[in-house]
Amino acid sequence: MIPAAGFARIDLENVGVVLDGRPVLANVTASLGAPGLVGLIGPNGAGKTTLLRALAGLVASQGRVLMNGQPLARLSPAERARQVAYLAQERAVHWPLSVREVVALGRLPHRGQGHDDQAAIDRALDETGVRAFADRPIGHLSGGERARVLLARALAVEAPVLLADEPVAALDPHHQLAMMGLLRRHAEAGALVMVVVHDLISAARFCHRLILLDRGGVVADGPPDAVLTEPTLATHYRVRAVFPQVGTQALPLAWETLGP
Ligand SMILES: Nc1ncnc2c1ncn2[C@@H]1O[C@H](COP(=O)(O)OP(=O)(O)OP(=O)(O)O)[C@@H](O)[C@H]1O
Repeated sequence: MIPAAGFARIDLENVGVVLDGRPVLANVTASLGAPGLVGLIGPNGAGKTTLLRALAGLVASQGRVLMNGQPLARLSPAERARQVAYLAQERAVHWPLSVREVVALGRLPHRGQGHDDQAAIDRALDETGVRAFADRPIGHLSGGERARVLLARALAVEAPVLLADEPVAALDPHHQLAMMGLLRRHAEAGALVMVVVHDLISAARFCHRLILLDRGGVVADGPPDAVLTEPTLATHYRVRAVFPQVGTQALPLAWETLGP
């Protein structure tokens, strides 16, 4: 768990991104603070990944991003990497590394800082439940196992801000619940955690706040019950909630975990 050092705060002021001459994000303004599990939702192509990449400094953006009142762009790359951890949507790993070595990459920004890197690596391995295969090559894992290892790498940074692009997309229901619960605990311990989530049931259940993007702009922002309204779902996702019946049995819309 990230040691609490006061809640992180990020302010976005008119953030925009142009890719290939096309504006894919425009006028994104939001103040993000505690309690901080923020779900970034929206249809395919809405700009969710682009927003996270802009916050991580991986794509040029207009406007201003302030972290605890200071422009993020003024931080050195090393300091920014210590302050903002990023889990990319892409899960392919081509390096011939063990699971432990991959997780240890999360500590690179801290090299020479005198921190207990091993303890942070062990914490991340334990929290994501991947310690049992810590010595296996990453390339030998299943997609869901690899996804948890990459989440462990991002957690091992122990940054005050964690940006995670679809961290639970490849996970079975049990691990989805466990990892969303873990991210929420991190947020409640003081981190600002921003997650891209397509599963709106998980988003509603775990996130303190949802920001709905569509066509590069924020179209709704607030607590889950204020954002996930029937008209909003219809307008921006073109869906509505149903309670499917199979024979006489109603299928659940949500799941409960039965143990660790
Ligand atoms: N390098 C690029 N050059 C031009 N356009 C791009 C580039 N990368 C992404 N886009 C476009 O920007 C828009 C936003 O993409 P982005 O990946 O941020 O969407 P997203 O909301 O994360 O979508 P998804 O839910 O499908 O992952 C899309 O229309 C996409 O085609």
